[in-house]
Amino acid sequence: MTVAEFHSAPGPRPSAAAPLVLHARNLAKSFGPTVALREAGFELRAGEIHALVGENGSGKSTLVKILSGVHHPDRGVIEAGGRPMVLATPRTAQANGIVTVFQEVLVIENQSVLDNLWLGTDRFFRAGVPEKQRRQRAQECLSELLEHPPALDARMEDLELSDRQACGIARALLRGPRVLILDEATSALDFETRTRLFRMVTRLAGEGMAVVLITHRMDEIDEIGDRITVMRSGETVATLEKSAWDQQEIVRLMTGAEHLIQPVARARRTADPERQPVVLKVEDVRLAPERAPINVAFRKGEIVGLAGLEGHGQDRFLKLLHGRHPGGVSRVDGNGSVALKNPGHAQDLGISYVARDRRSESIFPWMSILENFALATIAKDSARGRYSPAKSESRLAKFTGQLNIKLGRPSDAITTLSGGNQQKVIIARWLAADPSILLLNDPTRGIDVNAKRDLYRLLGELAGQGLTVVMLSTEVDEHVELMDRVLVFRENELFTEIRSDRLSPETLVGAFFGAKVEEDIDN
Ligand SMILES: Nc1ncnc2c1ncn2[C@@H]1O[C@H](COP(=O)(O)OP(=O)(O)OP(=O)(O)O)[C@@H](O)[C@H]1O
Repeated sequence: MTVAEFHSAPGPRPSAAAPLVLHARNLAKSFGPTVALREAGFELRAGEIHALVGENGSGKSTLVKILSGVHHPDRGVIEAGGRPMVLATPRTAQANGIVTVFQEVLVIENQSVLDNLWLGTDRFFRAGVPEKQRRQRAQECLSELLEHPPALDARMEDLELSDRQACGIARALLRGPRVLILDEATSALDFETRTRLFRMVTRLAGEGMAVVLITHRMDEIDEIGDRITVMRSGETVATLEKSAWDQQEIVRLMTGAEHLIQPVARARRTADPERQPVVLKVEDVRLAPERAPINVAFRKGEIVGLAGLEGHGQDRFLKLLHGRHPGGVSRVDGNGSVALKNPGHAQDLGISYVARDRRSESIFPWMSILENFALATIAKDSARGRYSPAKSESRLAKFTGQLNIKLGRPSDAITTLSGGNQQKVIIARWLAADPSILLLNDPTRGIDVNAKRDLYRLLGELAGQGLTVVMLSTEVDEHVELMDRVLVFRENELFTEIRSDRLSPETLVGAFFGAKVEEDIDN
């Protein structure tokens, strides 16, 4: 795919006067004392791509879990073709043509790609699908979604996060849904796969499939949304046609206030990072055999982005900075430099790492919110071998305010939080460890538009106080808004560096595809 193809507009959209495939009215749902949905309603036309937006915890996932037969509403009705539908189980929802892909990547790690794609379909397609046809259809679907589809016999655990998520989406598409629900399912996808998915979904919508798209990314909604329904505190507050929305209006509806999008964090910082001392140094590191060695230094108080198409080395590079592979990376301070030996050593030297895949790498679902938060600071909150939860709790309270984390009681299970709020707890965990260098692996996945600004502002403030931030992000706008400079990776090499004064979506995407905007960094 070329840059031009990435920027080309999708094809014509289907008529807005298409029949309703689904109509939900007056839905309410509580979990114990938490009211997740108060009064939610929603209608979906055949062939439309309908975006559902709202702040973290506003009830989007609860609404789609009701439509998917996972939760049962306390009140309200769902109709199809004027008749009430009882969606008792996920299987009933699927039998009604409603197929959902959730935010967390749900795959069976030790099974093949092919088995994962057809998982649970034996009763879905009553007659069963013969092996040859399974392979062919799986291959076709993956080839449309991925430029380099994995082998059908590859094991799921060997795939990158983005490819695993693509397999989850392919599994849904192979069922030929009437209604496809993507619940933040695009957030783990790399740039290229997301573009391919949007083309595929637009094509299928043109053939009559209705799509519900939950995303925190306005660019995605602008790109393919036909209508948008905004949720606030468990209520659906408005549905807008494409011609009637702009971002400020959507944010206003989401927050219920004249809460305009905040200006960039970078402008608020005072320190000039280029005059600060080096704190982390990478020397002659190769991301793959035969690739050019990388030499780069990070300074106190700067925010550096890592970018590139998925799988081009930026993920591996970030992990190297956390001591995953010994050799070549040193922590530098006034006393000299120390080579990192392993992640534990890196942590001891003040380097914290926030992992990308919340589900498998960061969250401990059997633990409470407080326990999940306190993991990195237990030693700090202990005296003479005795741990004081009260200390952790007061620290959590500080971050709850700064990052606007919506939670009930700190002792509640972490799984009672919405996805975005879980992610904020993990970020707070590592900020609380008070690192000198913070490594973030795509941290704003699943975080709503205002909460992102809260995080940017906090990172900007902390950088102003001397924290060095290195952040891998799959969001082009995030780089443009936040970073002092961005390192772009291509084919396991550091391809170029773009400083903030040259950063724009065009220069960055151009660099992904091999266009340089500045001199080579090693010139
Ligand atoms: N199983 C559960 N038990 C208790 N509370 C829950 C449960 N599921 C959701 N909630 C609560 O219901 C509210 C709505 O959550 P929901 O996941 O629907 O929000 P969301 O809009 O999808 O958020 P996000 O954008 O962060 O994914 C939140 O306050 C959440 O904590």
